[in-house]
Amino acid sequence: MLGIWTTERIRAAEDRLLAVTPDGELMRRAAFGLATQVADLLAETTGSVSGRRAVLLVGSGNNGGDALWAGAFLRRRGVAVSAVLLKPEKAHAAGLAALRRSGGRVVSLEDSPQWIDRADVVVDGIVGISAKGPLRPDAAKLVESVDAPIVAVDLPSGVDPDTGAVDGPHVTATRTVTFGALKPVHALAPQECGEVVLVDIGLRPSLGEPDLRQLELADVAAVWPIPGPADDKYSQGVVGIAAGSATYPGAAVLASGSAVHATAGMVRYAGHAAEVVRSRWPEIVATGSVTDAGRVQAWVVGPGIGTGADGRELLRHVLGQGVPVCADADATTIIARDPDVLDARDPDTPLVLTPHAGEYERLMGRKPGADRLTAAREAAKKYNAVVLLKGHCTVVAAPDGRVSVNTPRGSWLATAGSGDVLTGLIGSLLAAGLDPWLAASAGAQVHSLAGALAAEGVPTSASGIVDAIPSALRVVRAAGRSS
Ligand SMILES: NC(=O)C1=CN([C@@H]2O[C@H](COP(=O)(O)OP(=O)(O)OC[C@H]3O[C@@H](n4cnc5c(N)ncnc54)[C@H](OP(=O)(O)O)[C@@H]3O)[C@@H](O)[C@H]2O)[C@@H](O)CC1
Ligand SMILES: Nc1ncnc2c1ncn2[C@@H]1O[C@H](COP(=O)(O)OP(=O)(O)O)[C@@H](O)[C@H]1O
Ligand SMILES: [K+]
Repeated sequence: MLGIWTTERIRAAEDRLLAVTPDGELMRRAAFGLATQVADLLAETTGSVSGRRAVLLVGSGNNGGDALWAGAFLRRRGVAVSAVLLKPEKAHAAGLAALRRSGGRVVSLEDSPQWIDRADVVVDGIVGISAKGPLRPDAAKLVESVDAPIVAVDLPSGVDPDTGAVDGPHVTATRTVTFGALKPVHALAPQECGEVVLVDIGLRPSLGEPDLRQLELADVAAVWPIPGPADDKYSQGVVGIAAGSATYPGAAVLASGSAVHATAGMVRYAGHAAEVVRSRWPEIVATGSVTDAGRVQAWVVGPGIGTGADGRELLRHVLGQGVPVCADADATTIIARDPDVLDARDPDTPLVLTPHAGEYERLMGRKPGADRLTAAREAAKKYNAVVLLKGHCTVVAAPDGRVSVNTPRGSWLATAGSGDVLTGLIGSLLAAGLDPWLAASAGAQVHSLAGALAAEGVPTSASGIVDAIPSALRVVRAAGRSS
């Protein structure tokens, strides 16, 4: 599992490390790693390093210092380096001196276009973890004129370090080279960061527990239920699906099919779409009502059940069964309108809520806003539930404070019915007894992987995502074996 730390925690850890490290040492470690990455990118994109041209965009803080020191290291490899100083009087003094000693050139803002136009690579050292807001106009103008690939120092300038939010001019990097530890921006703004490379500067022992986690495929493999010799269809957990209606059976078919593929256990369906579900998925035991569905170890409830009295009664019944519940779609809306429905639930029984932004607004009375981590955390606390906040990056928060982020593999999941597939995956994992935060986090990973495999570069459908779940699980299991 990858750990991610907020900038406040990073700064505190850096202070502890700086106190026991010779002056300038951390920056030189960071800059050396940065220079290596810039050289590698030059070699990849142009075929050589020596004789190529790099332009450094240098702001007034240590981020600019990293860029200047990296420029000095790049000079040793024969790169022609020019630095554009946004605030010459505030440029990092030692870094600037090092660049000058190495034969690097300092160019004025007015002269910068001719250097930027001829650059093979541009290094964004405008602002790092102390950034506030979007790029200022002078920096924005420079960045706008860049055609060459950009290597961002620590993070793409203009993108919020702790939320990944973009609210105006910003850098879009080909590669982001970060130091010591990953920050939230790296998981939450994948489009702007490009490839993220972490350079070790010795910070890890000073950091403590991460604020945020990102599951790797090997982590998913470690928790995904695989039947053993002693298992039978019941022992792996039976998931019940309460979804869909006679008029709208699609949600039922998708959530049920997803559950069929997720684990080897048994799937029950209860609702008005029983006929359609049975004919599409003959392995499912389908009945007309949750009251005669038989025993299950977890319920999926919500997609397509409607938000009227019937839907409410159905949700109340399911919540009162003493088994984990994944409440999605219409169930979320019912809970938002009438939170008393949750009284049917024993507070110790796991509940997973899976709102998209609109459902979140209903649940919380406000939009998730730019800070999606805080948004998910607050909803998890309010509802004493694991909250999976959907979006391009999916955030999963538990009431105990754990948060994970699922960085997307493209945007293929933005297709109708895709949420129903996710719910089926999470329900199966809950039935298998997984911790609900892990179930939601692992479910989101397999969902996005299945989406990418189904798409293979062209738009797909929710049915396509269901069909790709076995391929996604093969990739997951292979990652588990090779880790
Ligand atoms: N500490 C360490 O051990 C290590 C730190 N390291 C490095 O230090 C970086 C953090 O450096 P930092 O704290 O000096 O701040 P940083 O982000 O460079 O600049 C802040 C200044 O920028 C300005 N500014 C603000 N917003 C802006 C905007 N939107 N657009 C334009 N300008 C803006 C504002 O200054 P102003 O112009 O207002 O005077 C503000 O004061 C970190 O990311 C990493 O790269 C590594 O070397 C590893 C060791
Ligand atoms: N632009 C996007 N990039 C990546 N994933 C997305 C994007 N838009 C939506 N998704 C994902 O697709 C799913 C959509 O779910 P939902 O909004 O419930 O749709 P539906 O009700 O049609 O099933 C969620 O898992 C969400 O995170
Ligand atoms: K930067």
